Amino acid sequence: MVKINKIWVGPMPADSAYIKPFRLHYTQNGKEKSWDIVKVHDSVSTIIFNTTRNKLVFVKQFRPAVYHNIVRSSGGDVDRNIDLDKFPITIGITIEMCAGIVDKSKSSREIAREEILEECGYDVPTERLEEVFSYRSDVGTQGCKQIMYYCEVTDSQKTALGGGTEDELIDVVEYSVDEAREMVYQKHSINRPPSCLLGILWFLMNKIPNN
Ligand SMILES: O=c1ccn([C@@H]2O[C@H](COP(=O)(O)OP(=O)(O)O[C@H]3O[C@H](CO)[C@@H](O)[C@H](O)[C@H]3O)[C@@H](O)[C@H]2O)c(=O)[nH]1
Repeated sequence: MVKINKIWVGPMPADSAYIKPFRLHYTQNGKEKSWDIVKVHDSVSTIIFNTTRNKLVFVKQFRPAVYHNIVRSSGGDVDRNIDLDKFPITIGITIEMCAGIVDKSKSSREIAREEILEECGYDVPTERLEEVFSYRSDVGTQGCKQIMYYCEVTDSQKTALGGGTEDELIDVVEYSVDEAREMVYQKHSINRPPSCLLGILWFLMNKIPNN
């Protein structure tokens, strides 16, 4: 899946298209305070359920930030070329709901529709997206918003392979309802963001009767 053979750290350019760090100042009870913040894009995420085969659809991908974090917390030297024999790429692979950043002037629903097609290969009309809820991610440093949708798909709507844009290396994986439930209770063995666990739990509570 992943074709990565060299990893190293460099300085953050001031004009990053993805993140902007800054310091916010304010007065609290007459005392000056400050908070260091990272401005990032809002995003959308979709719980996809294939009703032809009763499977939840997820994406697996290499996440550089997760990889770096695991290497660093395992005592690896992240300031020079990371030793890929000691820290294989697979430790940075996550399982997630299909998601995307809101970085163009399109509705969140339209961006979610595009991501479902791009990453998972299902062509669904926006009306089929049910808004589940929204939440704020990483409230200590970012506070950005993610809207979560739910979408049922069928095999006949699978018009492309998925896998993301040419810059992305994404694998589409399907879990049965029981496998997804088990994933929620696995403690440390799988990298996943909170939104993935939240999405599965919402699905189990709202779409599986007598769960
Ligand atoms: O430093 C960066 C950051 C992003 N990208 C590219 O930007 C695109 C972003 O991908 P997209 O699918 O739009 O978003 P995700 O990376 O999947 O992230 C979304 O989904 C995650 C899982 O829910 C959330 O944690 C994030 O906040 C949310 O933006 C991809 O092509 C990346 O390759 C870069 O090249 N460099």
